[in-house]
Amino acid sequence: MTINNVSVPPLTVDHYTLRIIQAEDIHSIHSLINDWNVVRMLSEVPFPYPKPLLEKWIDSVSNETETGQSYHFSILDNTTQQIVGCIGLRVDSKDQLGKIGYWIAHKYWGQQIASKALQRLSTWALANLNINYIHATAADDNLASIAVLKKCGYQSFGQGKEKFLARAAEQPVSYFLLQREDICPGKKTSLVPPPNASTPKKILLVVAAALIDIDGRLLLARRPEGKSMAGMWEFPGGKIEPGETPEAALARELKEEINVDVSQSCLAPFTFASHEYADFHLLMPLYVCHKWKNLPEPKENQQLAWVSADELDNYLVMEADKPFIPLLKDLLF
Ligand SMILES: Nc1nc2c([nH]c(=O)n2[C@H]2C[C@H](O)[C@@H](COP(=O)(O)OP(=O)(O)OP(=O)(O)O)O2)c(=O)[nH]1
Repeated sequence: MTINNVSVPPLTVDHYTLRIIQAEDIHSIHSLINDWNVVRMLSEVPFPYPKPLLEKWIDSVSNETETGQSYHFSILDNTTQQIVGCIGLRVDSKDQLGKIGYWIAHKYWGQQIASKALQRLSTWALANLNINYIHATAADDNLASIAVLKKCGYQSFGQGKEKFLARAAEQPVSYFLLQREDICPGKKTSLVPPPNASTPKKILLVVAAALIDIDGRLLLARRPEGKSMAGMWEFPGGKIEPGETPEAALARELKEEINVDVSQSCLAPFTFASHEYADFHLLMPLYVCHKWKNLPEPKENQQLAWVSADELDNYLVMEADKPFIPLLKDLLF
């Protein structure tokens, strides 16, 4: 399924699949959610939950899904094909923020389903949607949900009060936030080096290209799910292998990553990045290239975008690449 140019495959995790809610899910969802144990933890749901109201909600989120405003999934057990809960994310494009919520049917509690679904959707959303943070709210007496959020890397950042319809009262709540670099423990490309780092860092040699088309736009690639800093935009390229020249490495990477053939003589040195990440020091020449063969196509599941000079600021690029932006704007204008 493709929504707003974003492909939304069913997302699998362990023995479960997250797939976009469909109208026919209503009967299963209603029988599972219309339960005081579940509803009392959801701020916007009344109890009892009339089926027509749920039907209206499913209709409205289907419309929102078509426009990329929100993504609501049924969580299915792969063996039984039964729905066990729901998880959804609403996109606030202005603030590049996602708001996430979930519930699991009472009879499936204690099976880590919420953590698995939350981890899966959070990772997918940060890598594929136009958001940089995900926000979640949990009632303070919802200890299970708070534990799930913390387990998935969400950091608590404040407290407040919200009205819970089913309880007909305001409840104290805690707010949580997930940032991109919180999501991949052990694979961080942290933006900030650790304080007092005393041991010298390994120098990582990477080479990248600014491919510029005849309309004066340049090609950016989005780091796909599974890579460190997934969702950040970068210039196509990659690590230089031992014994390789930067030009040969770049020609190889462009072929492997986007199926583009470049002749090394068409690669003009432009500038370089020398940037300290938390666990390595990046040294990366950037070449400009106006001539190549083949239409760039994503070979590694990454999104590609042709970007004009005045659109460049809308793309969150890797920290090391930030100094390139004003130089490239000058080049493109
Ligand atoms: N290709 C490319 N890499 C960049 C850019 N800016 C930047 O910081 N990098 C970093 C990200 C990676 O740590 C490294 C490039 O490694 P790579 O593309 O060959 O390998 P990778 O992402 O699979 O590596 P990893 O970080 O997942 O281990 O350089 C850029 O504009 N283009």
